[in-house]
Amino acid sequence: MDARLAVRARGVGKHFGDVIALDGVDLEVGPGRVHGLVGPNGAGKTTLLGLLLGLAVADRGALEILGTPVGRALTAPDGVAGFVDGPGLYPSLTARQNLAALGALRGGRGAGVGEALEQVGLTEVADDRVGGFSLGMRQRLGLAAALLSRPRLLVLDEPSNGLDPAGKRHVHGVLRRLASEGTAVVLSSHRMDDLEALCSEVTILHTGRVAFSGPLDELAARNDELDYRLLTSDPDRARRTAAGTTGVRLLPDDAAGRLVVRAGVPGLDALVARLVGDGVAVRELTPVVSPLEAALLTLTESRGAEAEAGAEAGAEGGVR
Ligand SMILES: Nc1ncnc2c1ncn2[C@@H]1O[C@H](COP(=O)(O)OP(=O)(O)OP(=O)(O)O)[C@@H](O)[C@H]1O
Repeated sequence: MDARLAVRARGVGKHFGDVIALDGVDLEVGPGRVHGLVGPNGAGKTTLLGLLLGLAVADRGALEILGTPVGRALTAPDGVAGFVDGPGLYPSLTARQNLAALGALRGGRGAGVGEALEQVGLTEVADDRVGGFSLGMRQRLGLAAALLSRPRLLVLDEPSNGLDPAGKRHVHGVLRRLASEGTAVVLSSHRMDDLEALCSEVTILHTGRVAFSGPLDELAARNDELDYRLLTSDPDRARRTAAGTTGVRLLPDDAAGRLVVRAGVPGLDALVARLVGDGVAVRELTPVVSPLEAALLTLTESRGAEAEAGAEAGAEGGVR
């Protein structure tokens, strides 16, 4: 057992009837890390987060939370807080009353309620009823509720859902500060920009299995080629130059008529050098999708193709 880890999962499996939600999942999250869970709908992210929160138990495998093995009983492990499927709140109570009630349920005396509200940027609406809150405000209040217990492991299912830019800034700021103080954060999101801004590591789940787990840089380095949008002072000339540069493939223009090329770093370097040498100014060169999104698409599409091939082989086998 590695006591330094906030989460250590080995071969964790969970099924619901015939549906295999998690299949041999390994996961390690150290203290002070922000770890993102990504994957297509139904990949198993919420199920895994639910296991970390003690809302469900695994069918097989071993799970340790904050150095303590999780048993078969449904109990929230000490030092863990968070929510899945949106935070549970009382709509008829105000934000402040909600936090005070939750604090009381956990044996506290309402200490830290004002501070938690302030941290998530809800001080001004602290005395408004939660029934009138937007999705983003509920999410922020859910985070404030989790902060009350000063968790060492914070587990959040799509915490950026419904957040406006100011709300997102607050939430990102809170999560970064918690991580800098040693709290481990595990969160799921379909927003690659959020994950890239926040996470040190990611785990990509696909049909309940881990397709990748590790540092974001390592994932980005796996992309041999990416698609880039290229804005120059002379689009026609840039198009001709791109078509004639080794390691660069010209793709159809994007919806706004901008040039799109597919290239690895060496091809891209050669293209930019040639353009600048020809007196063509490069005004913008940006990946069409982020490295994380590109890796996610590649991994999940190739896994999907493998699964389909396997199913076809199985079907053929059945008629023989
Ligand atoms: N309580 C349940 N009963 C039956 N099936 C369930 C239950 N919870 C999850 N599942 C199934 O388990 C699989 C994984 O679901 P899960 O909610 O963990 O995926 P997810 O990655 O969080 O998806 P999303 O991105 O859509 O939130 C899905 O096939 C889902 O239908």
